[in-house]
Amino acid sequence: MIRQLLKVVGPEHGRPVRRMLAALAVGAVLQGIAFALLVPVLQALFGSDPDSVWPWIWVLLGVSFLYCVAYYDSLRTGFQAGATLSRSLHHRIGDQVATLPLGWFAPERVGQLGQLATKSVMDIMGVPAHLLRPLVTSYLTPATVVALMYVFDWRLALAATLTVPVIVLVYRWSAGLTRKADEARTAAHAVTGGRVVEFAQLQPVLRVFGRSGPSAGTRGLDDALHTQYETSRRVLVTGVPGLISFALVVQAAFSVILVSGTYLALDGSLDVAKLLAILVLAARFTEPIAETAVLGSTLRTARSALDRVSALLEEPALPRPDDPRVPDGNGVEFENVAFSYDGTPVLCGVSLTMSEGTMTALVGPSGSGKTTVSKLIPRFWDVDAGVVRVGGVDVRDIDPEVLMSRISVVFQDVYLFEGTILDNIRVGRPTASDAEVREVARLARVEEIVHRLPDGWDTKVGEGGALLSGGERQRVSIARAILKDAPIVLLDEATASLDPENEQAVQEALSVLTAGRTLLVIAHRLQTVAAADQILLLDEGKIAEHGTHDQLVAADGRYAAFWTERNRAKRWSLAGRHS
Ligand SMILES: Nc1ncnc2c1ncn2[C@@H]1O[C@H](COP(=O)(O)OP(=O)(O)OP(=O)(O)O)[C@@H](O)[C@H]1O
Repeated sequence: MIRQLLKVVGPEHGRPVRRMLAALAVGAVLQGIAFALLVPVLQALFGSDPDSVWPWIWVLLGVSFLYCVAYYDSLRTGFQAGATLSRSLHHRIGDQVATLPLGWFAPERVGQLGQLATKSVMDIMGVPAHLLRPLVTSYLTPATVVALMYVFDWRLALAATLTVPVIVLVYRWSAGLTRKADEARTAAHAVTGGRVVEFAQLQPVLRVFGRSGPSAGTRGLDDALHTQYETSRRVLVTGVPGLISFALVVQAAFSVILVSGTYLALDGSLDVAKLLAILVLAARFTEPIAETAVLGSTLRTARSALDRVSALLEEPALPRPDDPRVPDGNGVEFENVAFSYDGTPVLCGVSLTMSEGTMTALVGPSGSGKTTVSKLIPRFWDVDAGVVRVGGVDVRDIDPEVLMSRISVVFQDVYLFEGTILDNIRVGRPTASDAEVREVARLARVEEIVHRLPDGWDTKVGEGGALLSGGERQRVSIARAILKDAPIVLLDEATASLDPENEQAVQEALSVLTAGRTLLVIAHRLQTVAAADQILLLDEGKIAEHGTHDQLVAADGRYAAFWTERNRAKRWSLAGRHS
């Protein structure tokens, strides 16, 4: 585990942990020596010349003093190691996250990452703070005690040594008993946490559908709580025999030394004062071992936190080209592209060309792969076969920062961070001046939103942009993209119907953003489709039809049917609006 800990914090940050381990080891050995010194002290006290105890008392005091120094040093380095650990772990997680392909960031992954950066890091920080000391002490102090016992009486020392393998075996057996039950309990806790969040999120749906009251929608939660209760009970049931056996075997180890010592004393080959002193020592030998019994579960929690962080740190980063090439222009091209998610094919033999400065509309049924096509351009993922090119260069051969600097993305799931609207727009180009940010805010019609906010430009929009409506968030996202001023724009039009005021504002903002760019739009509005230079109809991961609006309507194929269908739907929704 210590090796894994050092690997996770990184070689450059391993020093404080190693230093703390050294201080702990010295402390544990000194503690063992201090225990062992009780033998000559007690022997002298019970012997014929009690005054001969003084030199031993001074030695004992000296060793105790050194032990205090080592203890203090291990505490200090432990705190330092804890602080360094959390800082370096957060840095390492952050650095790794920054290199992962964007496609990695699925919503459930983001949730796991949150847990990792908080709970798992805390669990790992607990290793130097609470775990290493009892762990190191439980091994080294008894080992020192037994080694020194050989100095006083080799026969009792041998008896103590022989108990060690039995103690280790029973400890392993006892830990093995609870491991599975413990893992099931940890998993059940995680499921219950998820169910509680789901239950809270479900409230609007449950209430809208008339299912209010304490029992509505709680079945999943009830099941999860029941499983949690059952797994906790199983941990107790399976763990108790192990814990009792371990306590018994530790006690038995002491009894073995006691019986052997009594036998030797009766035999006359060991004096009683020495026996008493060695028995006191034997008690100190078993004490740290008995304490390890309660560490099992904490140890497993820390180990699984280390496993989770290691797994994240080992996620393959987005491959970077050794010899990056610079794109020549801003046209986009797919040649025979195939792509699958975890082995499920989504795109197959897709070829398309988007000339620089033209507009391409992607249409097709839900799940046909439109979003996937758009996400392959900024390398959310890399293709399985074929090539995606920007400016005539394979995107995998372009430096990722250069590639991203040429692309603006306006997707539907706009995320705003806790900050002002200006902060959120500035993400598009952090070096922009206030005047530039305000100018794009005006162009994207964000200014109008600001006027109604309580603190105007200084209003914080809340995590995720909670203070703004969907259309308003999209306007902020468009403003970001205008500020970035990238030559290629990837746009997913809103499917949810916006209110007329927002829709007009969004359209005006988009016309500023998209003018003169290479534009790929996943189109949902009929006007957008009709205005495109070319339309691609995607079906089951293939380009089924390709042409201009007039060409495709004249061909009377799937697009023509799609167009007629959408027109009818539009008439329905328009009729609906007026009714
Ligand atoms: N991150 C992902 N992991 C696994 N499968 C995915 C992922 N994203 C999309 N898919 C699957 O790939 C297929 C194509 O999805 P995609 O989002 O590209 O389609 P789409 O045409 O944009 O759909 P829509 O119009 O509904 O947004 C779907 O079957 C979808 O379930």
